[in-house]
Amino acid sequence: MLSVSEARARVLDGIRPVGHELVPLLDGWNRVLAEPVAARLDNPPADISAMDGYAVRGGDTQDGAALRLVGEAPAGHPSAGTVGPGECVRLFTGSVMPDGTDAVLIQENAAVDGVSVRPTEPVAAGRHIRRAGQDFASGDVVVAAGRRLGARDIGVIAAGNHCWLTVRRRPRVAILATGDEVALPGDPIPPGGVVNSNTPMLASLVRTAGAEPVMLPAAPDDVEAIARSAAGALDADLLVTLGGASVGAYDLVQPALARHGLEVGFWRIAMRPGKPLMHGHLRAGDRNVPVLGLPGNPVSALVCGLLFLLPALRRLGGEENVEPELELATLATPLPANDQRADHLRAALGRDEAGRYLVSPFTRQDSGMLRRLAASEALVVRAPQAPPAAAGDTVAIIRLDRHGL
Ligand SMILES: Nc1nc2c(c(=O)[nH]1)N[C@H]1C(S)=C(S)[C@@H](COP(=O)(O)OP(=O)(O)OC[C@H]3O[C@@H](n4cnc5c(N)ncnc54)[C@H](O)[C@@H]3O)O[C@H]1N2
Ligand code: MOO
Repeated sequence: MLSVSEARARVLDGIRPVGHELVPLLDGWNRVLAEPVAARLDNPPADISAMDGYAVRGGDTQDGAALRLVGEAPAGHPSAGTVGPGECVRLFTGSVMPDGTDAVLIQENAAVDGVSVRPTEPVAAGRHIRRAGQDFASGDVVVAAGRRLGARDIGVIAAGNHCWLTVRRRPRVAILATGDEVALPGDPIPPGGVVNSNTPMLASLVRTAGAEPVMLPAAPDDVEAIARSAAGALDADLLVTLGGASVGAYDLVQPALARHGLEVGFWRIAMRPGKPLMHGHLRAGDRNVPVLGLPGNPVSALVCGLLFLLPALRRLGGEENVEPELELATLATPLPANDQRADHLRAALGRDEAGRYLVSPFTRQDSGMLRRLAASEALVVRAPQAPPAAAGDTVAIIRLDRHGL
């Protein structure tokens, strides 16, 4: 069976990023930049003062000299003309340095009497000046393409004087739940039925990646019905199916999708939970829609969503770094040796006295247990054939909140 990393590499291989659109800067948060943004000006635009005080010539401030105040240059009102020897100009944080001056005497160090300004200590040339372009120069790339924009990115792009952004459009992700037994929350539940928790859960996961979920009608365990619903995926950027992925007589997703030209890339991988994961492409005419078939067990669906769907969505959305981030933690309780499937144990996460992560895997790891999943803060990732681990050992974890889950 395929390993998790090989399987993910194959999923990502089959993904082409979606196209671009132009959005106002204020709508850019959490979108993925499609083109690098180059500054349209220097920042600061000129040498400016970093403090409130007086623009001086540093060499004039020795030995209790008295300087003559010749003007005022508030921020946004640069002074004209050149400041001569023995002269100074009143300025403020952000004021442009007047010609002829080379330092700022902060007002706390100035004894002022009318137009006489006496430095109480000397100021070295260059002091308290922010140089033109020291932050960035016109033409510098301030944010690279492929970055998901946070508040800081929006700030630097604004400072570079941009009000429109070219971002990836939001990928459209079709979600198709299958199973005679599933009913949406609030709907009548058939005898022996279960509430369809996977569709809302996976739709939310899709949203965390900045993509748009498109809910296809849930289909009973019937090839025709699944195929009819799946037709709605031919316009989407990716299809996620839920359930019907395993080997049971009613696991009909593959035969149903075959009606839309399904080419299976892989089916079943060496992981727990999530062994029956299926990957392929619908190929119909000029359509080529990647498909992830997630298992029906809710924990399996979520873990496969984290390990495969989120990276696929990020790649689809044009992001560069798409792999789930592994961190290190100290194990609070021992773990037995692992078998041949990479394991992902739901766990609580705390800190030890030194501030390092301390992780406590839950004793029961049934992949149908949603409350445990919701209470988990991390997954402990165990490699295939990992030997027994003792309390105090270091293990790899994936923090669920890091991924918006
Ligand atoms: N003989 C074998 N049986 C199973 C194997 C196997 O290798 N041999 N694999 C097991 C593993 S591992 C998993 S995971 C499940 C996956 O099964 P399916 O993807 O076919 O899922 P279903 O059978 O449709 O459902 C499994 C379980 O999840 C519930 N479910 C389904 N859809 C939803 C939904 N939308 N929301 C909430 N819960 C859902 C469903 O009622 C079942 O209880 O197969 C094992 N079996
Ligand atoms: O993915 Mo299954 O949950 O290993 O039981």
